[in-house]
Amino acid sequence: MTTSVGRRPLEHVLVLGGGSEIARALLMRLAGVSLRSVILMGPHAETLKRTREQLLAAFPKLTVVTLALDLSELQTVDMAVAQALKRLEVIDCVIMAAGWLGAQEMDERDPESVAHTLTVNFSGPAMALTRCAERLEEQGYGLMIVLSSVAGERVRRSNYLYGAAKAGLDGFALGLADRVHPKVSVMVIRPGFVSTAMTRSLATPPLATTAERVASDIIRGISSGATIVWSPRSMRAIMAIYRHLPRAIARQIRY
Ligand SMILES: CC(=O)CC(=O)SCCNC(=O)CCNC(=O)[C@H](O)C(C)(C)COP(=O)(O)OP(=O)(O)OC[C@H]1O[C@@H](n2cnc3c(N)ncnc32)[C@H](O)[C@@H]1OP(=O)(O)O
Repeated sequence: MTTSVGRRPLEHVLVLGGGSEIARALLMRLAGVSLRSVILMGPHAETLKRTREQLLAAFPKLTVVTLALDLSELQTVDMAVAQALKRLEVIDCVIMAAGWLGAQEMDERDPESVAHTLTVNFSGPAMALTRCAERLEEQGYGLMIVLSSVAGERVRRSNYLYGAAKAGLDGFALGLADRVHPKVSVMVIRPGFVSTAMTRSLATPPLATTAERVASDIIRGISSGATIVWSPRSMRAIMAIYRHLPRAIARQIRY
């Protein structure tokens, strides 16, 4: 397995949304191959600590730093990310794994909650990625891994707040990929339903996947230099059909 950008192995990594289970699974995989130091950023000290402890228990030689980041506080995002970037002499990879599903049925009637979902999943990540892109461009290389979602491929009634934000993030990341190419790479990950803390209160649909499976698909994407990674792979074909369903039919599908 190769985990490198060009000839450089992924040794020094910044994770935005360091409490994410998907990010944790990916870091465990990278630590087994090339990872040497990681900065975990997120709003919950407890989950950052849990990820740090899990990584160090398995890989005691790793350097793991945790820092606060709240993507819903837009006026603090740029400063927090810029300060984190200053701590790393070299940065091989940025992982954007922050997100918030919320409770659609309640949130959709409350403008503040609508703004929160859009901010945490779209505006905050877009700001943070913009600062990271500048740093990687200056450096002349690097990889940004952006956790998008199939929810953004065709926005559905049942989670249109989260889905609209992910559609925005996905488009933003692909535009950024074209801007920074070929020096810097951006890889957009589109997982289907992943059984993690985020979806624990929801019924598990067919084709649900796990954080570990998504991590494996991301590693596959890194090895092949992919720009878009579907997880599981079959989601690509499923979404190609679903995306083109006439609205009257799509409305009947209660998912
Ligand atoms: C009803 C339905 O329609 C059901 C569905 O479709 S589900 C949606 C489809 N599937 C997906 O979206 C799967 C892919 N998941 C994602 O892309 C998520 O948006 C993801 C990028 C956050 C990763 O998901 P995850 O690893 O499962 O999330 P989870 O373990 O809950 O971690 C989310 C992390 O985001 C970060 N985060 C949350 N709010 C944040 C904020 N305000 N600022 C910064 N970071 C924040 C935190 O680090 C958080 O972890 P903790 O809460 O444990 O601290």
